Parts: sequence; structure tokens; C-alpha cells
Amino acid sequence: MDTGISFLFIGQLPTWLQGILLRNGPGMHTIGDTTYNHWFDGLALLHSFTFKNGEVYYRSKYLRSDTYNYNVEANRIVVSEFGTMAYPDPCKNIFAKAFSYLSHTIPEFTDNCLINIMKTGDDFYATSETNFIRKINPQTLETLEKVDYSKYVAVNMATSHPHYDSAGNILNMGTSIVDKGKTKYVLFKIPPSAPEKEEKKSCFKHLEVVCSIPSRSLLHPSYYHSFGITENYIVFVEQPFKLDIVKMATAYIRGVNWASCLAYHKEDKTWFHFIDKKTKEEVSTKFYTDAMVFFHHINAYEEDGHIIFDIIAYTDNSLYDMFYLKNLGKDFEKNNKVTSIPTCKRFVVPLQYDKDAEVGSNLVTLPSTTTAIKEKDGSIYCQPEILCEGIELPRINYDYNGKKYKYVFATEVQWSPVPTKIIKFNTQTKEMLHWGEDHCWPSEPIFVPSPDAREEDDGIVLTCVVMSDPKEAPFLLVLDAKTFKELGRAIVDVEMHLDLHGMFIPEKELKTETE
Ligand SMILES: CC1=C(/C=C/C(C)=C/C=C/C(C)=C/C=O)C(C)(C)CCC1
Ligand SMILES: [Fe+2]
Repeated sequence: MDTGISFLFIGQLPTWLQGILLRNGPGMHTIGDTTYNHWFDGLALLHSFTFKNGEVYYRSKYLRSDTYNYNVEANRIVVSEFGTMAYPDPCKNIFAKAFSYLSHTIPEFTDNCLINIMKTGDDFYATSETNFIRKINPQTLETLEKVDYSKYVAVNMATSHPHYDSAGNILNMGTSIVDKGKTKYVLFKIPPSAPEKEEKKSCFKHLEVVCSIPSRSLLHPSYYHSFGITENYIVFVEQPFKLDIVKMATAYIRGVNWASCLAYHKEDKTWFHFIDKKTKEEVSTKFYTDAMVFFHHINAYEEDGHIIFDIIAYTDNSLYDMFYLKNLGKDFEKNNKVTSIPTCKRFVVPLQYDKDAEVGSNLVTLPSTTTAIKEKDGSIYCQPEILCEGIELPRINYDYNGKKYKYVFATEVQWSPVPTKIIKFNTQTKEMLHWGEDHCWPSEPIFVPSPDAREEDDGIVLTCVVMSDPKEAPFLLVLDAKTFKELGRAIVDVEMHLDLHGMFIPEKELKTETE
């Protein structure tokens, strides 16, 4: 089978590194004479680096979504995306037919799955935040069937950042809008495989709802991009960055994009929800913090009756505005300064606290500068500790997900939307290691543990580096995760796009080729 284009690796690749680094992101922003408004609208472009016997192979392919095919066929944008409303949108016929109930006015969304990669058993999917995911072949990058979550669970959208348990089950969350008069956040579990005897095997048919959390507001559910898990709990943060359902239901006729249906209510609070995985019940205490906007959870864990969780938060929603293509023009590094720097915040929430504690007392008993103040009505107001600033696209050693951990690998974003460095941050000592070179725009760094790993950072870090100067060739960079020193790089003399998220698939997790 064709493995892609081979490139020379300069340096020393660990011999155990065998498998595929598979990444996703927006790749095509212009179709015919039409251009999307927002960077998150671009047609999904998958790319992969295959590591085989010391060699590195590169390939890339557009996701052949229905959206891609409709657009290419029409030679213009005909399907609406996050920042671009398109006319006529073939998906919207369904919308026009079903205008009778508010619950039916949420139109069919795009299947342009450009954000991340998800694994179910032996299968891989490109994901976004709508109700659709697209199966892909991780070796050839071919597009396979479309899966509609809403056929299996009542959700209108689901996150692109699912979690996995040690048995390989997927845990994900989605929002169910005005269904049977209620808007809720639904937590669901997908097993890695379907029973052997089943004819048309689909793990989605075996999807199970774990529980649902009612939205505080019927017509203004929170927007969320990720959630957290610990050994015993699911951590869901209901932020005051919200979808406006009436605006969404009328967006098409008003000629505005989906992005304009999102609003930050800075006068509101941010509510924390903790769901016990065993009982599937929510912890009844009301925990909250000040208004904020955030996208990525880093990790969460339990310690001495507390839940500790780390997220990257903002003081406004300028992140989404920054990625309008008009703001990402030629001199964007100079012209497009962020108004809110990404801040890595740690919340320490006491689940088991002294019920007789006085109003006004801090219930955090761990050594920490965070606070959780008991209020008159029994709710608890939490204030975080700032771990560091200027990082985004965080990754961890996933073997430590839900557990006490030390290391975050992330991109460094200072005063520009495009990262110029990657970092390794020790959440305990606050030490930070950097990697950066002139003209380099590195992608989300992915940690791959070595097979004989004993410590959390025994392994390597992979990142794709795009050059700000188009005359220079991009490369795949391999760093030693412990020292953050370069082990080597494969210079790939191709046009490479800036991407979002991805995963490393070890060789042993790849289906053996039968074709
Ligand atoms: C199309 C569409 C959506 C798409 C959202 C996207 C594409 C978000 C991407 C977020 C990223 C990449 C964040 C990074 O931190 C919504 C608003 C869910 C709902 C309406 C239809
Ligand atoms: Fe993300």
C-alpha cells in the first residue's frame, strides 16, 4: 500500500516510535469566487505523519464530507459554517419544512468535521461540534461513512473533545435543545465495539446516556468545547458564554452566521457541575465562580476530598473574533492583538467539607491559594489559582488523565493568535521549558509515552511546524519530553496548513491491512 511521500529524518528517531500522527484542521477557505469569513469555517484537511522503521512519510487529504462535495459541485460555498451563513444551503430545506416547533427550528448542521480526531475501538472519526462525525481511514485518509449522533441520543451538537476510559469506552457530552420542553447537557458513553454476533456492527447503536444536566436556561444553554473527568466524577463547567436559541432558529432568515448567536453574559456566574460516575447523580452543592470564557480543560483529579481541575480561561470572547479571516490578514501579528490573554487557572473544589463551617469561611483544606467560600444560601464561591499565562492547545500524558499530574504540553500564545513556541509546564513547580525558532509556527504538541515509561514525562513530543515565511519548508519536530531538547526533524517540502488537534495512533492500534 502507498504510505505517502517519504521524507528524510535528520537526527535520531526512537526505534519504538512506530505509528501515525494524525491531525485535523481547516484547510480550504476559498471555493470558486466565494471565501469563508472565519478560520474555523475552512474545509477539513486531514494530514498524517507515518513512522515506519525509522522513516517518516507524509500525506494529506481533504475530508470528503457532504459539505465538501456540495461546495465543490456548486463551485461556491453552499453550506453554512460557524462564521459564514450560505445561501441556498441544501441542508436548510429540512429547516424550511420543519418550522412548526421551536425544537425543530435548529437546522441541520454541517458535517465539515475539522476540529479533532476520535477513536472508537479500531475506528477513527474526524470530529467537530455539530451532531455529525465522519469515519476516516487513518492510513489512507479516505473519508468513510457519516455518523449522526442525534440518531442515537437526543443531542443537537456534541463536543470534539471526548474522553476515554481505561476500557476504551468514549465519554462525550452534547446539548439537547428544547427537546420535550427542556434544554439539557447530555453525557453519553460509546463502547469501543459492538457485540461480535451483531450483523451490521455499530458501536453507536450501543451508546448509553450516562446522565443529563438541565440547562439553567431553556433558550440560553452554555457553549462548551470540552469537559473534564476524574477517577470518580465528570466535571462540567456551565459558563456564561451562551448560545441564543431564538437567534439560532432565525439566523438563516436574518442572514447572520452561527457565531453571532453566541454571547458572553459577563454579569452572570460560571457554575460547576460534578457528576458521580457510579451513582450518575450530580453533587447537590452549588459551586460557582466569576464569569469567564474557556475552551480547553487540561486535566482534573481528586485529592483529599477535593476536585482539582485546570482550564485555560479568558476574560472575554475575543478569541473567536480574532479568527475572522479579515483580522488574520497579512500583518496580523502586528494588527491583531488579543484583548484577553489565555490564563491557566486551577480550581480546587471541596466536595467533602465541614457542613457546620461558618458562612464566609474558606473550605479548601489543601495547601493552595485557591478559595471556596461558603455563602449564606449554602452555595460555594470558588476562586482559582493562576498557574501560568499565555498557553493554549494543552495536552497531557493521557495515562495521567483524571489523575494527579505534573506536566502540560501546550503552544505559547503571547500577543498574537498564532503560536510561536511550544512549552512544557510543570504545574507543581511552575517551571516552564520552551522550544521555538525564528519564523516557526508550531502546532498543538502531542505527547507519546515511551513503551517502558516509568515517569510521567518519559516519552517524546511531536509537533508540526509551519513557517511564517512561505519560502521555508515546514517540518515535523520530535522533542525529548523530559528535556524538551530536539531529537530531530523531518523537513517536508510540501505546502502545510495550520491545524487544530490530532492524535498519535501507535502501530499496534492500527487495523492490519486486508485490502
Ligand atoms: C458549525 C456550528 C458550530 C461550530 C463551531 C465550531 C466549528 C467551533 C470551533 C471551535 C474551536 C476550534 C475552538 C478552539 O479552541 C456551533 C457554534 C457549535 C453550533 C452551530 C453550528
Ligand atoms: Fe479544542
